[in-house]
Amino acid sequence: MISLKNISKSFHIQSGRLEVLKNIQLAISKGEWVSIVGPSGSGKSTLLHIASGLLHPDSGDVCFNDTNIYQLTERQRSNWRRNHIGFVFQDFKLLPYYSVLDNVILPLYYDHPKHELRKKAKKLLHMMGIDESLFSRLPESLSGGEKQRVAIARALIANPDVLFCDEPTGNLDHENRNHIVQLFCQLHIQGKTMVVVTHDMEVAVHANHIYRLVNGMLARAEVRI
Ligand SMILES: Nc1ncnc2c1ncn2[C@@H]1O[C@H](COP(=O)(O)OP(=O)(O)OP(=O)(O)O)[C@@H](O)[C@H]1O
Repeated sequence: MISLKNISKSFHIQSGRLEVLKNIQLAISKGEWVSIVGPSGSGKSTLLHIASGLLHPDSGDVCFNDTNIYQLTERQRSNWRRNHIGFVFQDFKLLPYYSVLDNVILPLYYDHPKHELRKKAKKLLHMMGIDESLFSRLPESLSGGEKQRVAIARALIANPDVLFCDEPTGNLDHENRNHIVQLFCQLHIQGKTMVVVTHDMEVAVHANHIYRLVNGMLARAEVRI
């Protein structure tokens, strides 16, 4: 479903050039859950951004089925992302002036009947364990864990083909982490393709495949079916 071929990426920094990804190869099949682990700063977020169409690699290709996503125009790629990708950002990226409920419906706001959307968003928020009393609040008044769960609901609103998650349980306590893990397992059983960056091995182990990113290179860490 998604394949990364010969992906390299470096950043200009004050002291020169920081080589973050070196000739990465990764193939993710439909319905697979892939976890990516590795030390802080090893390039996990960079890899996730490249795989999901958010960041151009310096070289290499990212293909989604037959589409080479970096050969699309910006507009086509943004449509592709809207139609196929859900993304949970490490820093949530909730819009500060919109309520919790509006943040969740925003990705589909212009395309769908509002009544239906609200119903779907409420269902997702309930699934995430977000109390109805929070629906009209602004994100700034939520705890880190609540923001994270709202961000997951928003990523799922369009029923994406692939869910990318960058540290989706980083701000959660034990109970909420387990709740999200259960939900991910449920999504996985239903056939959702998922790519999850995490420091938490108790999250990572539920994947079909775990990869470790070290020194710019990706290696299979463990296999589970
Ligand atoms: N836009 C940028 N400009 C310069 N350096 C960057 C940029 N983005 C990331 N980096 C650097 O690239 C390296 C990889 O960053 P990245 O965020 O991908 O790592 P990570 O493995 O996700 O880290 P963490 O686990 O701490 O979130 C880091 O050293 C980071 O400082």
